[in-house]
Amino acid sequence: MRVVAKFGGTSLGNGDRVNRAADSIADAVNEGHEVAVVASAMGSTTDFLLDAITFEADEADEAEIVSMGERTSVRMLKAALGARGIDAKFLEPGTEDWPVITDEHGQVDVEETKRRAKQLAADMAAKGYVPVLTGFLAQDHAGNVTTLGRGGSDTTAVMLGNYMDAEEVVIITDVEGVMTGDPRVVEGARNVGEITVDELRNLSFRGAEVVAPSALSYKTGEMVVRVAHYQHGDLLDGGTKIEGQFENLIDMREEPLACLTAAGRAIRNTPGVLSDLSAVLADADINVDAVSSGMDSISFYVDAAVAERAENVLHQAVIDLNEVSSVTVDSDVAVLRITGGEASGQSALLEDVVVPLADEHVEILDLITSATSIAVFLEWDDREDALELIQDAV
Ligand SMILES: Nc1ncnc2c1ncn2[C@@H]1O[C@H](COP(=O)(O)OP(=O)(O)O)[C@@H](O)[C@H]1O
Ligand SMILES: N[C@@H](CC(=O)OP(=O)(O)O)C(=O)O
Repeated sequence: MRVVAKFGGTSLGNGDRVNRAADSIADAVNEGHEVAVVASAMGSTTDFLLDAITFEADEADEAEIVSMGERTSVRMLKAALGARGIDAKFLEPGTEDWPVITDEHGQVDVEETKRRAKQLAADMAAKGYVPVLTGFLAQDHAGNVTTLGRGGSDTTAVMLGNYMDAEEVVIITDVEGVMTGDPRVVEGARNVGEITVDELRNLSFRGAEVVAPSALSYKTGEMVVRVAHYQHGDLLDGGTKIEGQFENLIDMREEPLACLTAAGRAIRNTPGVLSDLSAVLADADINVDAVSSGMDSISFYVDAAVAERAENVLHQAVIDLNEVSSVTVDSDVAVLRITGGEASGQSALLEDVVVPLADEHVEILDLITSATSIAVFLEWDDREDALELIQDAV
């Protein structure tokens, strides 16, 4: 089996851990597996190096300085593997067969990286050595060092796993896998065993960076991605299995929504109005599809079929609450949701969604963005055109 094994900073935090990592790699190689290793900087070296840049440094100098963390790790691991009789070779930006190529801003050149990764896979299979690659680092077309951004070693590993046709990518870290909560914070966190990419992307975009969110978009359906503890010892077993394939999804709600807006100038200064209005809808067993709020209003999107009932219960609430003056309904609203790896803080994706609609004068009634999705609310009659425009753009 071809495996890409990524060792995070914590799993290479000291000499003992480097030895442990080398033992687990050597065991897998001796069992007959083809292993490519991706290494992060030891412990918190990257933070240390970045903190030490207390002067004006341009992007290129910063990348060169910070690269020393990963460059050290691959030399350590290569030597530790050599001590175990394993033929290992370290690869870093600048080495002839280095695979990860980006533009000068760190955007991956997919075609070139794919080509080089496939070549590397063929070479390691033919010659039987273990490549030990610097995670996080890349090289631009002019040969300068670039980075894939903080936490980028996970991306290196899952991307290379994908392009090298690996059966499995193992992310070795300091937790037993994806847990029910951050074990550094909550007590009694348990390993979830299995999790889908979709579930994990919602977690990782929100801080559970046990796998960096940018890595998940490289997960294919066939390739297993596993997260395991460095103390476990066995590269090929245990931890949490991440299932499924990452997709940019565009979803159009099949039934129309109604938008109920409660307005009142006191909303901005009064705690609990959202809670009170949500509670009356919940008491009436009305599901809320989405909520958006402004300074003086709160809008609830509900299924059009229950709009009248929703309007009545909200109207009663308006009468009961001093802070809200009036409620109004806009019927026949469509919603398109775009969910994907690029959604998080990516102004480019937002632009891809909004600009084509604006160019064609399709009115956007509301836009709700979260870390992992963009919801566009439109007139019901505009939905087909909007879907086509967005599908072409993203
Ligand atoms: N739900 C969760 N499950 C597991 N780990 C979590 C979760 N949420 C946050 N974490 C944190 O993620 C950390 C692992 O990521 P990271 O520090 O980037 O490791 P590495 O240095 O190995 O790349 C764990 O130490 C843990 O504190
Ligand atoms: N060393 C880099 C890249 C990385 O992915 O590190 P880790 O795997 O330790 O999170 C960083 O700290 O951002």
